[in-house]
Amino acid sequence: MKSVSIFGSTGSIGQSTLAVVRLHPKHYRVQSLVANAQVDVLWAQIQEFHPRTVGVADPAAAARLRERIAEQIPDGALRPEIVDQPAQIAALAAEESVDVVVAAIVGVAGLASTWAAVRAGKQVLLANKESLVAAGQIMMTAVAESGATLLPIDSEHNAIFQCLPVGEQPAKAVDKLILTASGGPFRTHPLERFSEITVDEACRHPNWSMGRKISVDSATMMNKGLEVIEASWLFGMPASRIDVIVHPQSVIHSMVQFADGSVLAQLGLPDMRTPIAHALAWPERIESGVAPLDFTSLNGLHFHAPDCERFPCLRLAYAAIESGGNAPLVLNAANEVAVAAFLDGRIAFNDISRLIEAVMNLVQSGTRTAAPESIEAVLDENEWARAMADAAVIRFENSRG
Ligand SMILES: NC(=O)C1=CN([C@@H]2O[C@H](COP(=O)(O)OP(=O)(O)OC[C@H]3O[C@@H](n4cnc5c(N)ncnc54)[C@H](OP(=O)(O)O)[C@@H]3O)[C@@H](O)[C@H]2O)C=CC1
Ligand SMILES: CC(=O)[C@@H](O)[C@H](O)COP(=O)(O)O
Ligand SMILES: [Mn+2]
Repeated sequence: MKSVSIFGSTGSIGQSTLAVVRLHPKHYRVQSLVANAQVDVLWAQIQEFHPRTVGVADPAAAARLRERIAEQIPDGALRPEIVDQPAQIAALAAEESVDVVVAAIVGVAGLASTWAAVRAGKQVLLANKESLVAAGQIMMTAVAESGATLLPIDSEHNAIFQCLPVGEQPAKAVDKLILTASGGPFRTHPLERFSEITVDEACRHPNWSMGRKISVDSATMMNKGLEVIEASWLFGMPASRIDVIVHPQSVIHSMVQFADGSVLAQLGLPDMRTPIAHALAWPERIESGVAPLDFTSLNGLHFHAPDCERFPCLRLAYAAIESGGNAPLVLNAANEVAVAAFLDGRIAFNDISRLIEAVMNLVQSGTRTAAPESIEAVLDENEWARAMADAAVIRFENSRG
């Protein structure tokens, strides 16, 4: 029996993880659940999975959950402990009795708990790509030092992990990693109408059901840019050997091209329960609840090169990794601020890439470009970059009138 703690349990990845756990009650037990504010969802998860501890980042939501527990779970019955201080929440990832930590908080908000899990040498199922983009070198060094096992559940990286030779990372004789991209909802949308794109349209991914931030990232293709950086750290591969190919069906989740001309691919329905089940059970295999592919019903698999004119975020991400230093961190921070501003109706869809580029240019023309050397410095640098992006949002709002 493995004990699993899920950071971001109320989100899309968190709920898919619990759907897999639900299928295997004899193999997995839930130790801790962590979320921000969705008390109703947390309450339902508590009743079903009986975690020992629940971390709630929003103190007002934590108070509501404590009240609900006091009212509904009788005195003397087993009540979960509720913690709401950032340090207490991160510490849940390092508890001795935890075997597996699922890192599925969205954004750099997930860094502290992912870091705690890595430092404690846990088996970490990584969805929270932003942590690796912001703190890749520090994180990978800590993985090597602590003996943590970092298993990617981001679908592309999980696919590559499945295609690479066992126990060989970085793998020998690999020419290229090929990340597939759906192209998002605006792959063929008229470019001159990008400024009118609504939040609902941007959040409607053609193939995957996901949280709002990553859905917008897919729509700008920044998601793929973040994934190139994520792949580079996970697999020790320079960005020059990581290609992106648009594959609108999202059936091939990524590929590895070897020196002898072989290309290995991992295929499956676009459902995150597959990579999550793969990583939960690794190196074994378990059922995920996902149906196998019906090849006869596939209407062709198509591929084309990405268009960086249409999706400048992909170009900006390659430029950030090429620049190195704090550029990937700044890219990520500016993207988090820009996406939140778009979701709040403050900037237009096509302002997202413009705003990120403006912040990147500002940083590149200054003197503060080195990579931070500790997690504390990463968090400071992230706040600094966010403040610059916040100021850019105000400039963009003012220029719109
Ligand atoms: N969804 C997907 O299919 C995929 C997602 N990913 C990555 O996984 C991560 C999660 O994505 P997704 O599940 O879609 O996102 P969601 O928005 O659906 O869920 C985010 C989760 O994080 C929680 N959360 C947000 N802020 C905090 C905080 N400060 N402290 C604690 N918990 C917090 C939310 O809690 P609450 O609900 O209470 O707000 C929620 O549980 C992202 O990094 C994304 O890029 C990677 C591949 C695929
Ligand atoms: C499910 C998953 O891993 C997402 O990152 C997904 O890949 C998004 O799709 P695109 O970014 O390719 O549109
Ligand atoms: Mn992905």
